[in-house]
Amino acid sequence: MVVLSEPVVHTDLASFQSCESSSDIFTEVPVVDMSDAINAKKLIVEACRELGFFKVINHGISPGLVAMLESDAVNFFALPQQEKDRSGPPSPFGYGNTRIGPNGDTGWVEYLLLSTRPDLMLHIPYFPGISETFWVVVGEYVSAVAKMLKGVLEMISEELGIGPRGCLSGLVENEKSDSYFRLNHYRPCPNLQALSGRNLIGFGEHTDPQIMSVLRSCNAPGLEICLQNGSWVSVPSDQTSFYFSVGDSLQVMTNGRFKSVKHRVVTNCLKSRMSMIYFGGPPLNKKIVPLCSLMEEGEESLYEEFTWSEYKKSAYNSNLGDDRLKLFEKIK
Ligand SMILES: C=C1C[C@]23C[C@@]1(O)CC[C@H]2[C@@]12CC[C@H](O)[C@@](C)(C(=O)O1)[C@H]2[C@@H]3C(=O)O
Ligand SMILES: O=C(O)CCC(=O)C(=O)O
Ligand SMILES: [Fe+2]
Repeated sequence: MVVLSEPVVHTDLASFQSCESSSDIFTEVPVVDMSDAINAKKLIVEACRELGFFKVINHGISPGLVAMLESDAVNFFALPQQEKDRSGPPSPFGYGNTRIGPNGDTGWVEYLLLSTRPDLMLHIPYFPGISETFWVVVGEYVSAVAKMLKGVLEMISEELGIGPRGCLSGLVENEKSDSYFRLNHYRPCPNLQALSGRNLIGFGEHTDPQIMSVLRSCNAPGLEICLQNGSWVSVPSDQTSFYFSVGDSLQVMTNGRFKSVKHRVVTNCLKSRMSMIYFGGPPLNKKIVPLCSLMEEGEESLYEEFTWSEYKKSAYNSNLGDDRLKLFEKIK
């Protein structure tokens, strides 16, 4: 279990968004058992169409590797604030505290955002208090999770009968793949809960711009997803599994058959929470267009053509909760 003993920071809590702590626990997250490949394929595609979200078990990723990474992250986040600040502010990579992105979004979260591109991975100017093996552990974790994501994308292609082989999975295996890795730490906030009975928003509602994201969190709740009927539900925590979510790029590549899932994190007032997320993104110059082999005769793309680099640029000009795909929808 993660124990972070840093005292609650005395910030002006009124400047953070809060919400009632009453979301229903969602007991129907689709569970994909990777040891049952035939059913897994079907379940993944069904989940991507209906929810844009599912949980993977029997994934084969070493719990020891996850524990090592978590322990390094715990040590980093437990450093004095001044020390951590020397690894930030993020631009976009590095250490960030309560500010998310470049356009004024805030959340009750501190984080480390890293690129997984070999040429960018170590480009954080100053990184104190982290074990010498941190980059090795991050590298191993990211390769393991990227491999798992590649497997899931191959299963999607097979189930949808789309080709050529690697048309989806190849995008995240290429060393030019513009994937990110993020460690988030949500501090507890007991004084707010006691005063108002409300919870702070740790990470405001948004969709992820990439192809798919793979999330693992410690055993503390907080992640919520938005169902297609617009209601928010709380995802039960499970530190041994991985949660996959469809990103905007996969929504476009499937011409809207899969929906990117809106999600947010509501802080748990008494317990700290840590999450590690791999955002599988394509190479910068990749055109994000519907896969030809998926399109029916006469079907037209719902979106204007754009490259991943163009979409990312536009995303970084947006606020967290904006509907980023809207700008690229074809006017009907
Ligand atoms: C407010 C922002 C943070 C973000 C870039 C953006 O301008 C809009 C998208 C945000 C997001 C959400 C998913 C990932 O956490 C993230 C790394 C990404 O690729 O898009 C973040 C961006 C960020 O924190 O830099
Ligand atoms: O920390 C989490 O559980 C989710 C955070 C998230 O959605 C993100 O970093 O994009
Ligand atoms: Fe996200």
